[in-house]
Amino acid sequence: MEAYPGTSSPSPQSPTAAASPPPQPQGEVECGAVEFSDHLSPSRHAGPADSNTAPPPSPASVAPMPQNLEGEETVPTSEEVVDEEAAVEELAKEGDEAVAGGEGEALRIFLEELGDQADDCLIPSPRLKEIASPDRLAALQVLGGRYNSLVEKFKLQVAKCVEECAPRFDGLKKKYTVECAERRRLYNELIELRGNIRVFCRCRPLSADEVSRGCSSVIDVDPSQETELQYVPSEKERKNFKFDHVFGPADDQEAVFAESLPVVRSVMDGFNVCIFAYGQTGTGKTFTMEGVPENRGVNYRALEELFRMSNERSSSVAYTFYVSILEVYNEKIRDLLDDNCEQASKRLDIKQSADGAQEVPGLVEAPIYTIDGVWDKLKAGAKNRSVGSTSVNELSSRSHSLVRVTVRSEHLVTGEMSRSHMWLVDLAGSERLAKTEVEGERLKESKFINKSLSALGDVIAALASKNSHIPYRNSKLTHLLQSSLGGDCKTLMFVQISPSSTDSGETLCSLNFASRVRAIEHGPARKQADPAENFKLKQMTEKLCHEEKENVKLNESLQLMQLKYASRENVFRTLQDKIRETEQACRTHQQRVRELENELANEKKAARDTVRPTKPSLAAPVRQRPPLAPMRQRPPLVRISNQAPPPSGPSRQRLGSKGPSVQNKENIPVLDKAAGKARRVSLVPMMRQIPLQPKRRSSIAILPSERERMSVLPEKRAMSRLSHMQMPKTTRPLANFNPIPGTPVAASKAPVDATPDVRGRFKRIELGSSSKFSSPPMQSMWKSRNNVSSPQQRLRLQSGSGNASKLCFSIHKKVGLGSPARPRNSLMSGTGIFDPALREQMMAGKFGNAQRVFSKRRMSVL
Ligand SMILES: Nc1ncnc2c1ncn2[C@@H]1O[C@H](COP(=O)(O)OP(=O)(O)OP(=O)(O)O)[C@@H](O)[C@H]1O
Repeated sequence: MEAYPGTSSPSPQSPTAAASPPPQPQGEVECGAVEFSDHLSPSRHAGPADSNTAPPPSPASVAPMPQNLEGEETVPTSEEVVDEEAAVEELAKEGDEAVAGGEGEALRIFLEELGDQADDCLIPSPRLKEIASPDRLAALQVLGGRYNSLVEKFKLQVAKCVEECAPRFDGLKKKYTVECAERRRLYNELIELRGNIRVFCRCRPLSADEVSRGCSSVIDVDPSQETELQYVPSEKERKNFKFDHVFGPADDQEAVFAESLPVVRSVMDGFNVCIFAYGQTGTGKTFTMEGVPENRGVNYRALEELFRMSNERSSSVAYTFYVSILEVYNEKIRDLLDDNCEQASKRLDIKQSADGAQEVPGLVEAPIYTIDGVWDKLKAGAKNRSVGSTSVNELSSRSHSLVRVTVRSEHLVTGEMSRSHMWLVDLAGSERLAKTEVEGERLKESKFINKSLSALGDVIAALASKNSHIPYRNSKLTHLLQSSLGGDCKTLMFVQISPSSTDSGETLCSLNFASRVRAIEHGPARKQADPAENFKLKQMTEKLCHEEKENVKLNESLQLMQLKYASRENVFRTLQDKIRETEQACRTHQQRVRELENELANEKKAARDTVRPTKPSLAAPVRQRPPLAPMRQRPPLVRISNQAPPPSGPSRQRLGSKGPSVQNKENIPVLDKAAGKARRVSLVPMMRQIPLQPKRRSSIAILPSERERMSVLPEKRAMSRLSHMQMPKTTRPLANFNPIPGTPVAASKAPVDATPDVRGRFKRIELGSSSKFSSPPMQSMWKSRNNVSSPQQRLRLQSGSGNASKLCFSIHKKVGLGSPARPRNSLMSGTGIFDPALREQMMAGKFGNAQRVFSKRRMSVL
């Protein structure tokens, strides 16, 4: 342990300290006595307890390791630690004594200022310079102690932080690694999407036989250049080839499969995948695809990966796998999982399914549940494969072997279903017939092999040149692979080459072919939906098409209806014009009738005037009797009409000029030339013509139907009644008359409305002082008529107020003049109603008659 000078021998000459020890802040009393040492206990220097800071560690845990001469840290033993603690206590004691015997005021003030500072703060006071030499040492010791404790404290905090953050850091690190891998995978997929056919080149090592024969390698593969190889058949000749990846003789099966993994994984995402090995015989196609039990190839590893992924995704997606193994041998398809595949009845053919995919009906689709089951199936298929011995390969494949893995998936959350295929194809080797020295059956096989490989070359060439027609059907092989060689799948081709100089010609051919394949630009791969899903979608599409057709039909009929409607509108407009014209004619006709009536009234008046002077003897009794008020006060008809006022001018002349035509008509008063007066005629039929007009209109299509009108009729009746019965007091009645003297009504001396109540009696209404027949002023009536817009309103007017006026007039006439059956001459001669007895008798019956007539006429009008 290293002791700083002065700590062990505090200055004895410190009068201030001896006389009055400086007030020590709590917990820091001993600071001045602490040596500036690494072994100093920080607990002794701790200031007031700070709840926010970590508890002070024990001296053993916080003290830094002592160092040896070489600067290396040495671990103290437990005995050494005990000794150190004792030494620290001793030093502290000494320090206390030193402070107690302090030398001066400067040190005391310095310590006070230091004590005021926070625990984690260390700012040396400028007063340090003022402290005298022995006290300065003590001050420095105190500072050193504070500094040491702070260092220890921070070290502890850092250690704690590191401890806390370590797991988080590790997690982030792992995540980062996974994300990097994912990013690489996505990048790979992006590349695939840009060009969905990938070509890997694999060069096998020289076989022992080739080495023994002294063959040299014509392939130069640089391990640092993963995508390039050089074909060097001679010193002068050197050709560079580029592929997506190049595997040299040193690359093992694992490395090959690692690069194939992204394509294999795509089948799990619902893409069709095709991996095939192409090359000369004996170059390692079967080795790459099938491998050997101790060094398995792509087929087994791919299925292994599928199972691994299925387990990994089991929480979200349910996968099922099926395997079919078949071969195309001499342009015939054989099911290698069927033990009776040799039978002629087991011949298989290619059919196109509803969704456009190529299917082989009758092909065994074996479900597989474990990876062991996969290996069993692959072995069974390989056992049934046609192999034979050639001069090039002892176990040469004489057929194209195809393993089809069907992956069905159902997403457990979204319910999305898919079905995709992965074809793993080991092609038969291309070979030169002369070189393989085959004959007989082998020769025939070789011809078929070469023919199908040539067809594959044609398909590849057509795809590369983007021909509209791709000759898939030229061979069974290309026909089977149609959906996996087209644009909506991912294709991986292994071009297998031999490095031997003896095979340089075939190697060059294979390399050129592979380069052409690599030049093919596929469109983006498409996810394969489940056929069941496809069927559903198809049905929905058909339904949609059908509905669209219906829609078109409906649209057409709507257009027709619109056309019909337009033509009906035209007809309606024409009919309305006609109605307007007819109305106008009718109005003119009515006007004419009124003129004639006026003339008739004038004629009658003139006739009466002429008759009276000729019978003076009758004048006296007539004067004694009450005058026939209604007769004398009866206004001209024009006043109770709601028609336009007649044109001024001599009506007699017009009547005279139009006499013949008018006389032919019914209800036109005819002048009795012999008597010199007009005969009384009924006006009722003429009035009945007016309500007929709306009936004509009701034949127009847009007016309500007969049933509707019938349903409305009671309302109209009610309205008609209301127009008479509920008329406000301020409104002038459409028709009223003065009561006949002597009747009960006359006693009230008030005008009486012509409308009877429900019992057929006249209803009494206060109508003001008018005592004459009155109708609304002509001008206002005319205006109201012009304001009437609809035929219904006009109908209401005509059948309501107009008819009522006429009806009232008729009643008034009957009441005033007696029964129409009674001859008019009796009145004029003075022997009729001018006789008081007779008149009284008449008055008794007249009112009843009036009631009857009124009811009758009202019914006829309504
Ligand atoms: N990469 C390699 N590493 C070691 N040996 C290999 C490799 N490739 C092929 N071989 C060996 O070469 C021999 C021929 O391989 P393989 O039968 O797979 O060729 P092939 O192309 O399938 O022939 P064929 O077309 O006639 O069927 C085998 O003995 C195989 O073990």
